[in-house]
Amino acid sequence: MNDDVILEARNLVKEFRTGTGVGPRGAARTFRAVDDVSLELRPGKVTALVGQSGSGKSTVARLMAQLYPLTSGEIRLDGQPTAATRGRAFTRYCGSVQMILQDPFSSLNPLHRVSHVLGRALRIHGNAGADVTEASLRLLERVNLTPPERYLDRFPHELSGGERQRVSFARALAATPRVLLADEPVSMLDVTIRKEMLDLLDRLRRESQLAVLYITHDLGSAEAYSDETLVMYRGKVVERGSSRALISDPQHEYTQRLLAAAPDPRRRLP
Ligand SMILES: Nc1ncnc2c1ncn2[C@@H]1O[C@H](COP(=O)(O)OP(=O)(O)OP(=O)(O)O)[C@@H](O)[C@H]1O
Repeated sequence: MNDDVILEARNLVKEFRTGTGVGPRGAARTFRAVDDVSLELRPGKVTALVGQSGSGKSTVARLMAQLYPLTSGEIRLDGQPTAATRGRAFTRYCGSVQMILQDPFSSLNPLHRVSHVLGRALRIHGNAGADVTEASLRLLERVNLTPPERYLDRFPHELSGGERQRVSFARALAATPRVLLADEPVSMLDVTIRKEMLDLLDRLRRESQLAVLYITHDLGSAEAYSDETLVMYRGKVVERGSSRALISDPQHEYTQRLLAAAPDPRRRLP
């Protein structure tokens, strides 16, 4: 392993049980959603994970966020094997590794104001300092929600989709993480603001030297915003390489098909 790797996934395997186990049609089976996936995340670098729906991308992110137990394989943080799915160990892990989900509506509790969302995250991770309101305002500024005072008292339904996703980013930053696992962070947003949001993510990455896993269906944005791209097919990584080289000259037949199916894979986002 290279010294600068923050988070490493080694030979991850995840099997889900399917079937009810009841009756002849409900025979219990296992389904291998992730099959021997390895990847490394480094500070200031973005790794894109692409592949068609159901190929296992989100499951990889959830495994790396320790939201699911592994069937086999290993997650290493700073070179140390880690299995922290609950309690204080999990909170500590989340202090380093944060996840951003696709749907900012369902990831924010509709009953809580922005001040509560950010204040709670800051306190949990010991980053509230002497003045939690001041710390929350600074987070809102970092994600371009300005003037920040205007947003503190809002509920999620009083924000646009883009503003909600910015609050999700701010909540993730409240932990001062070193790794961001971004699972299709812009796919639910209006196309007109996707580039703005990806530029924001890019700025945050640069400012904090974040290691980013960027899951997307959009090969154009993988090429524009990531250093390395991994292509998943039926739970396996079938091709990996520098994003530019992989998208301009795909070697694996599946990557070629994926590119051919994209409306215009070389297009930059509007
Ligand atoms: N909790 C679960 N129980 C059973 N099967 C699951 C579970 N979660 C995911 N799967 C299955 O694992 C496979 C991979 O799902 P996953 O969500 O990782 O794919 P994905 O590549 O992220 O897809 P999408 O791009 O549509 O989000 C799918 O066939 C899915 O049905």
